[in-house]
Amino acid sequence: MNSPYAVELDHIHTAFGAHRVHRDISLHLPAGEIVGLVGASGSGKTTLLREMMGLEYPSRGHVRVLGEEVADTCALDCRQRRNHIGVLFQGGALFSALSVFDNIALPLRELGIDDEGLIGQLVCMRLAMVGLNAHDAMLMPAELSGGMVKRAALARALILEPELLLLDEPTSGLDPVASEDFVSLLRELHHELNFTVVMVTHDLHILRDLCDKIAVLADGRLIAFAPLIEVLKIDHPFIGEFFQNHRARRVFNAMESDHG
Ligand SMILES: Nc1ncnc2c1ncn2[C@@H]1O[C@H](COP(=O)(O)OP(=O)(O)OP(=O)(O)O)[C@@H](O)[C@H]1O
Repeated sequence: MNSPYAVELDHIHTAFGAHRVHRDISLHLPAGEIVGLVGASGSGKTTLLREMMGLEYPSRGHVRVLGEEVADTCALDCRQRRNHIGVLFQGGALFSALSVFDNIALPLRELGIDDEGLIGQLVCMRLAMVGLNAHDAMLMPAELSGGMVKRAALARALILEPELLLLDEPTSGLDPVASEDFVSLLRELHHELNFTVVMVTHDLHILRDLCDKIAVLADGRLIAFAPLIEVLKIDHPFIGEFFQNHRARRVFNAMESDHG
């Protein structure tokens, strides 16, 4: 990649029929950072992630991912680019008919790799990275706890060593302990592998503890893109509602006093 930015969005407008979701969004995400994407329900967060993956196209504007224009590439380039993007969407989205092992191995097999010894080695490495063992690998998704589903889905998202990881509500449905474990795991893996992360999340602890910057969508526009401490100072009704309610104040107070 020859750009300092993992994702570049320039003047994105997205409409579904008469429904305008994005109105002139420009956002450049530096490579190697963890960015949290926040906004009210229906503000177009998931659609923005889908546009980064090339699964959806904006009505106007440019999306560049890992230095390449998304709309301009042919199907083959698009598939090649997707090999550099790891994705973990809500619910983990493991294939229920495949074991954990086969779910994690799937992107390798889809690439045409048929050396089962190599596949076994790569899957075992990723299993160990996310804290799962050989016994877990033989289980079916229905036999896993919520935290294990997320770990298995993360292992699959990382199997091709992506430069960019897109996560949609990665801790939704997890209890606080499993959620904290998942956040620690993500922090360690990010430190080790240095990928860029774009993550839709409402989880205040993730925003506080993990994200380098927060991008906030409201009224179809990007109203903030800054470290959390700066976002908290912005005077906007959505920021007031989301970041300055009782619960949020308890989570963020310690941080604000640390920064004076
Ligand atoms: N393929 C589609 N066709 C029509 N409308 C769509 C389509 N995809 C998304 N939308 C609409 O676009 C808007 C934004 O959807 P999106 O899922 O991106 O929002 P979101 O911010 O991720 O919401 P949530 O936090 O509830 O998941 C919603 O009103 C949704 O109904």
